[in-house]
This record gives sequence, C-alpha cells and structure tokens, in this order.
Amino acid sequence: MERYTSELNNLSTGMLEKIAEGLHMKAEEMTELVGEGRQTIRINCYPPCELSDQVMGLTPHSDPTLITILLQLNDIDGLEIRKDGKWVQVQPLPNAFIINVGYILEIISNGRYHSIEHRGMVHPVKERLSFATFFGLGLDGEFGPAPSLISEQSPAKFMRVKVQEFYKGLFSRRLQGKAYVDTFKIQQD
Ligand SMILES: O=C(O)CCC(=O)C(=O)O
Ligand SMILES: [Fe+2]
Repeated sequence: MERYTSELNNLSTGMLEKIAEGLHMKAEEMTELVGEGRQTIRINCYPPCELSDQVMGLTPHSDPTLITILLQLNDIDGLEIRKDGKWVQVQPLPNAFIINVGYILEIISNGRYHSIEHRGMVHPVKERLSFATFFGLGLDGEFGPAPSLISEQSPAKFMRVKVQEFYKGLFSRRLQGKAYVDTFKIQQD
C-alpha cells in the first residue's frame, strides 16, 4: 500500500508537470501552486443489486481534485461519464488506470481543462470494487486560475478561493453533478 501510494504520487506529479507544459504555464508555477499536495484514497465497494437499473451506486459528481487516478479493481463495468449530456460507459481495461480531471484543475487551468462529471452504477450479480486516489491541495493557502494563463484577452473565469473554504463549501452540500465549480465562476459580460 505504501509503495502504491508513493508510486501514484510520482505519477500524478509527472502528469501535472506535463499538463502545465501543455497549458504553457510557467514551469515552476504548477509546482508552487500544488506544493506538497494532498493525497487521499477511497475504496468503493458496490454490492450486487438485482434492481441495478433502478438504483445508483455513487451519485453524479466531479471530484474536488486536480486529478484522480482510478483503478477498477475487478474490471466490472459501472463507471459512467457524462459526455455531451449523455451517460457513456467507461469500459475497464485490465492493468490500466483511468484519470479524471477534477474541479481544482478546471479552476487552475482557467477552464481549459473541464472537470468530468461521472457516476458509479451497480452490477446485477457481481460486486464491483474501485480504488480512487485523489490528488488535491494542502489545506493552507488559496488557489485560483494560474496567473500566467490570465491576460486581457483571456481574463480569469474563476475567483480565487482559500483551500479550506473550498473544501468546507463542498462538504456542506449534496453531491450533485458539476454545480459546485459554477459557484466560483466570475460572471463575464
Ligand atoms: O467507482 C468508480 O468507478 C468511481 C468512483 C468515484 O468516482 C469516486 O470515488 O469519486
Ligand atoms: Fe469520483
């Protein structure tokens, strides 16, 4: 477990560096924004349910992370993402991770990356297990769109927010689609 979490930490750091490069952010900016980051893990266990077409395992949401690295432990279908308004199944591939973009990356990238709305469905006869490793921010400090991505032509689309307030606000509301990120949007006219 210790090895898994530390390897995944390296993987997420490497991915965030590449994402920063792709966004043409200043090289150190992502490292400074993320600091030591905050890694948390959730193991999801969805028992089988005969009425699988009438119940939900995990309600639609986006993760409060920069990125989430998801492992479908026993390769059972169930993860769905919302694409163009429709729910699309994500087929588990053996020995492959699924990377989800979360709210924090959406805000830091000033909306260039979109957090992905997803949900967990249950299987009629098989138990489903998934292992989610979340990469968020340490509780001190604040974050907002990366300064190097903001200009007169490309103004900030999101407000800056204290990390603690961000998490506090999140946990005081119901898990509900992507609505939370919208509360940080700056109205453009
Ligand atoms: O079970 C899954 O595949 C998704 C889990 C998930 O979205 C989460 O833990 O945030
Ligand atoms: Fe999730």
